[in-house]
Parts: sequence; C-alpha cells; structure tokens
Amino acid sequence: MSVHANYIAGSWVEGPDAAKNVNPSDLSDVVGEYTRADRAQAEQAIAAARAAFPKWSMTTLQERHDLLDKIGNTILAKKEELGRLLSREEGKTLPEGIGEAARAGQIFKFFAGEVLRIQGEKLASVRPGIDVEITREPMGVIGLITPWNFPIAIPAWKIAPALAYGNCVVFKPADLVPGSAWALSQIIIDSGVPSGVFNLVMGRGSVVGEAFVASRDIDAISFTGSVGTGRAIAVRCAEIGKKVQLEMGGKNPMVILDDADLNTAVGAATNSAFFSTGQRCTASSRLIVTEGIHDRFVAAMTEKLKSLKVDNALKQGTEMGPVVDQSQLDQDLSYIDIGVKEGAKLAFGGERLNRETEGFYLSPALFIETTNDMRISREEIFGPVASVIRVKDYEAALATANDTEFGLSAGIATSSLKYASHFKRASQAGMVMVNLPTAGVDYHVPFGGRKGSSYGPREQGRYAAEFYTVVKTAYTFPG
Ligand SMILES: NC(=O)C1=CN([C@@H]2O[C@H](COP(=O)(O)OP(=O)(O)OC[C@H]3O[C@@H](n4cnc5c(N)ncnc54)[C@H](OP(=O)(O)O)[C@@H]3O)[C@@H](O)[C@H]2O)C=CC1
Ligand SMILES: O=C(O)CCC(=O)C(=O)O
Repeated sequence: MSVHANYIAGSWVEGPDAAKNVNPSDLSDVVGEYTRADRAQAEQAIAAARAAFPKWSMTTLQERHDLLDKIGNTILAKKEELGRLLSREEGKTLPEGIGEAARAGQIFKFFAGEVLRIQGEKLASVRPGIDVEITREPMGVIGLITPWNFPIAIPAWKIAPALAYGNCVVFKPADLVPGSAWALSQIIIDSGVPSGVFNLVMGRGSVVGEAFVASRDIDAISFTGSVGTGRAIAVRCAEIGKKVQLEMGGKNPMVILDDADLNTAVGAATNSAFFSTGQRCTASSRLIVTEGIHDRFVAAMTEKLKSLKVDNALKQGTEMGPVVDQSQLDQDLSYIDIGVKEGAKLAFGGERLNRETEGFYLSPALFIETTNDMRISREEIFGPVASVIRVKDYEAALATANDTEFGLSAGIATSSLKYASHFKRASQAGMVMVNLPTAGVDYHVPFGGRKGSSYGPREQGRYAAEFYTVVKTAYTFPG
C-alpha cells in the first residue's frame, strides 16, 4: 500500500512517519496509509505559503472565481466516491457521507460567487474635499486546523473562503481522518491551484498544529475542535498578535413543549441527538421536556430508538454508524457510567453492540430522570448519549436551556408562535431552530455560537469575510 503524501510548495512529499487509517465500522479494513509531517516540514509549508502570497493576493477575481467553481463542480461530480471514503474512515452513514461531500462542493461554489461580491464602502470625510474608502484585503497566510467529525465539510468551509479572499493556506486535518482531506486536497491541486498557495500538512496536532500556532509567518488560525485545545491556541495566538477563530463544543438544548406535534418532536430529537452517532458540535444532548408531554415523549423516543438501525456505516439501511474510535467510545461509555452513578435512569441503550464486522458500535443511550446540574447534562460527551430533563413549563425550559457554559445551537418543538418567537429572541445560542433538529445547517449562512462555544468572527456565508480579510481605511485629498 503506497503512503499518501503531503503537498507542500507544489510537490507531494512524505514525512518521516506514517499511520494507518482504520475503518471504525470494520477494524480489519485499512482505508489507507497517510504520512505525518514533522515540525520542519510544517515550517516548509508555511514558508511556501508566505512566498506565494504576494502573487496570489494580486490575482484577478476571475481567476479565483474560476478555480473555486472548478473545485466545487469536481467535488459535486465525485460526491458518491468522496462520501463513501468519508463514511468508511469516519463512520457516519453513507447518505450522511454523500450529503457532506455534496455540501463541500456547494460551499466552494458559494464562495466562487462571493469572490465577485467582495465589498467596500466609500464615505465622505468629516473634513472638506476628502474621500474615505474602506476596502477589504486578504489577511495573508491562514493556518487551518480541523477536527475528525466533519472531515470534508469543515475543511471546505475554511479553505474556500481563505482562497476566495486572496489568502494562502496551510491545512492540517485531524490525524484520525486524513483520507477525505487528502482526496479534497487532490481535487484542489488538480484544479490548478498555484504552487505554494495551498499546502496540505497531515500530522499530529502536537507537532504540526503546534508549529502553526507558534509561527510568526501565519497571520490567522481558524480552528474547530475541543474547548481545551481551542482555548490554549487562542492564548498562544494572542501572545503573538495572531488573529484567531475558534469553533468548539456544545451542550445544545432541545426544548419540547406540551403543545408540540409529537412526531415532529421525536423526529427532531432523534436526529439532533443520535444522527452522525451524536458526534456533532451541534448535536442536542439535553432534551428539555415540559410535564404535560414528558411521558408520551419518552415512550415515543424509546420506541423510535428500539427500531434505529445501528450497523456498518456503508451498509444500506444503517441509520447510525459506529463511534469514531476506541478513545471516543471509552469517553462515551465512561459518561454513561457517570450518568448511572449520578442517579439518572437509562430508558434505552448505552450498550456495546456486536455486528457482522468488528467495529465501535454503541446503542443510542437515552437517560431519563436527569437534572441539568448532572455532569452528563453539563459536559460535552460527543457521542450518542442524551438526557431527558423534565421541567414545569416554558419559562423553566428556557431557563434550563440557557443554563450552560456553551451556546452553539438550540431548538424548540412547539406549535405556538408566541413561544417560538420568544425562544428565538431569548435563547443564548448562536443558532436557533424551531421544529427542526439542532444540527444540520445550511452552507450559505453564518455558523457559530456564543459563550464557551465560539470565539472570534463567524464562519460561513458572507460573514466569513470578517475573519479572512483585513479592513483598510484610505483617505484621499484630490488637491
Ligand atoms: N466541536 C467540534 O466540532 C468538535 C469537538 N470535539 C471534542 O473534542 C474531544 C476530543 O477530540 P479531539 O479530536 O482530540 O479534539 P482536538 O481539539 O484535540 O482536535 C482538533 C484538532 O486540533 C488538533 N490539535 C490537537 N492538539 C493541538 C495543539 N496542541 N495545537 C494545535 N492543534 C492541535 C488536532 O490534531 P490531532 O488530530 O492530531 O489530534 C485536530 O486537528 C471530543 O471528544 C469532543 O468532545 C472534537 C472534534 C470536533
Ligand atoms: O450540524 C452541522 O451541520 C454542522 C456541525 C458541525 O460543524 C460540527 O459538529 O462540527
């Protein structure tokens, strides 16, 4: 099996080390072998991006538009192949994998359009005869550090705006899932990105990520991952004056009110908590249910979970794939144990499952009789584990929903316009969903949260310009 190399300064280069990428649905299946860069190689990539920046930042909008459009079209044409690879290496179901690959293609096409809409402002000065122009310029070299749970969409929603606004990129994907990142990079390279403008640096966070954070030749870092790693990166970036954007965890609430349509509520809650094996920062792991519907909701959820097909991600009909790896599985099982010890009751699941192929299978776990101060209600588990929290009424539900250190996404199931409208205003989250799952967002609108979930400007949509550009104010006195 040949080793998949890094792409630095326009060439494919191997690092000193390589690792096997194993399918979490079938541990006997090796997806491929992928190189790991050392610090010197990461620094070469940064130097290549720095050297390419002056020319790339001056390219015409047409050139950048055409490149991004071509990348987007190629991803869309290959979405089945890419989606299969993604599902094989990460464990989300095949429809989820193909959907994510398609989303990556749409993101590139969206930013191909945004290239043509880069905006500025012209204002009159407070002084006579002077014009003021406000323009957006590229930041420079951007370091992108991505997690394992969206191996193609998250890289796409960072790489596409970085290139669109005239920046050069050094990209470090998660060590656990280099396959989709490598395949995406190959498409970017085959589409004709100039040498040095885009560099793929696979390797460990503690080596490659560290090199990015420490480098004074990187102007900005966009990171998605855990709170601990994100906050440490922000502190280091602040020390050397580097711009930073962090998307981190969530403990997203889904409120279910007495007047909710039960089918809608159960559908949205199942999707929010268990699709993609609960491994989404937008997943809902706190189902906050008012008294009048509580018992009916728990009974209907339990029935739904009994029939949810947990199996090999590539198998037709699978609704929930395996957990991504042993360490995440250990984390999930440990939280299930913590929940039981805290006095919560398992209404369903939380058990290791055996399937035809050996993998990290876990049945969806639904806790009842929980409170919002239990650890399982406060800490991000990042697996198929959800707690039902019983509350008296809407006011108590809202207070419970907001009682968290996170603020990424929040949902409400209700047929009341009054409560839906109030919740949209009063929820302390960056994204609010009414009668919809907390996860699964559009690609053309801003994505991000409040409180401990996010830091820095928003990602995605036209709001991405805020992070990937720097504003210049120019004064002219024509004389
Ligand atoms: N909000 C979200 O979208 C996500 C949240 N998580 C949460 O984080 C937990 C742990 O997952 P994990 O993948 O370890 O998350 P991390 O935050 O450790 O990893 C995210 C990315 O950061 C890199 N990284 C790790 N350490 C450093 C460092 N010191 N400097 C720079 N970059 C670094 C990682 O590299 P490498 O892959 O080599 O470790 C990876 O590319 C999960 O259980 C979950 O709770 C995880 C993924 C996504
Ligand atoms: O819910 C989504 O569509 C995106 C979720 C996400 O970006 C994440 O989990 O990191």
